[in-house]
Amino acid sequence: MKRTPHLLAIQSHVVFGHAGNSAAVFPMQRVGVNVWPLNTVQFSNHTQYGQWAGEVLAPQQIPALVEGIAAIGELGNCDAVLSGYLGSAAQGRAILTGVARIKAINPKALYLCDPVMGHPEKGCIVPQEVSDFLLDEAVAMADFLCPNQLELDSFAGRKPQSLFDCLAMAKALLARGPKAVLVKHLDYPGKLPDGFEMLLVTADGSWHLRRPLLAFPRQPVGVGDLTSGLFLARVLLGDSLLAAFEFTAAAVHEVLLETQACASYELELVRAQDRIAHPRVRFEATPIGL
Ligand SMILES: Nc1ncnc2c1ncn2[C@@H]1O[C@H](COP(=O)(O)OP(=O)(O)O)[C@@H](O)[C@H]1O
Ligand SMILES: Cc1ncc(COP(=O)(O)O)c(C=O)c1O
Ligand SMILES: [Mg+2]
Repeated sequence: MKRTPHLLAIQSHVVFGHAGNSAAVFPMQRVGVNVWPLNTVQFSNHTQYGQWAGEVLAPQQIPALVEGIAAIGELGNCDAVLSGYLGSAAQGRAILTGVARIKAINPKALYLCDPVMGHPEKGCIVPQEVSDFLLDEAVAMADFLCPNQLELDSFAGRKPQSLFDCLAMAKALLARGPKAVLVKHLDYPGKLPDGFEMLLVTADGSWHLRRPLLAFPRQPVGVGDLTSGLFLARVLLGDSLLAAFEFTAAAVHEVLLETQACASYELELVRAQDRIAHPRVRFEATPIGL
């Protein structure tokens, strides 16, 4: 029997609604991965409501919890670490130490960094020191990096002029450490208005994927967290990077269709659970080169 993969997921928890681990844990479990959720913050709700209660958890919790898992002899079973929304740069550094600790026991373990940097206009609030940490320190340790366009722009220090420019910006990141870069949301001059586009860039090739852009009165949050979580889960389940990319696009689209049909602001993950596991839609990524 094939072993069920184990994934340590270090990101935000919201009590109400879906962002961070509250967006990614259930879908990753639903596709067949054992998830170890470790929360960086515990907020009442995601920050795009403009107000929230709760707190950033102490960075010492991360090594303490990792050591607790080591003490029961289970740390070597960790196949991958995912990091997302962070409450402080100190938490980020504790995660990198944890990743090094896990890789020392299990050299095959993977680290996916979703560099959540915030988006003040959208209301996604992240401390500046976290963005600096992601730009300067996290990228070198990450096997996979999953920026959105704004985050890709921050890594490149500029905005793209075209799709091929986005490709060049993502490819340049491969030289800084990651084996693959998944750009979860592209935006560039000349982009067709009716599509939602993503890129996967690896040493073996690059692919572009387009799916329909759905209309929402208010953009749902947690889509990026869902995307990076499902991508890593499918890689752990044995998919190629390309297959994981295409699966993720389809499963996320199914969630958005369900969310749109319910006229909901929060992602309808529970209602969409069968569609996540077995997407009915399929999007083919096309090879793209410079
Ligand atoms: N198919 C789609 N149609 C419409 N909006 C989408 C679709 N897929 C994703 N979105 C929205 O696109 C935005 C992507 O946000 P962005 O900031 O680029 O990435 P992230 O989700 O990582 O923060 C989100 O607001 C999400 O709700
Ligand atoms: C607490 C929290 N976690 C995570 C996120 C990231 O969400 P997304 O997947 O939309 O990037 C946000 C965005 O506002 C947030 O407030
Ligand atoms: Mg994001």
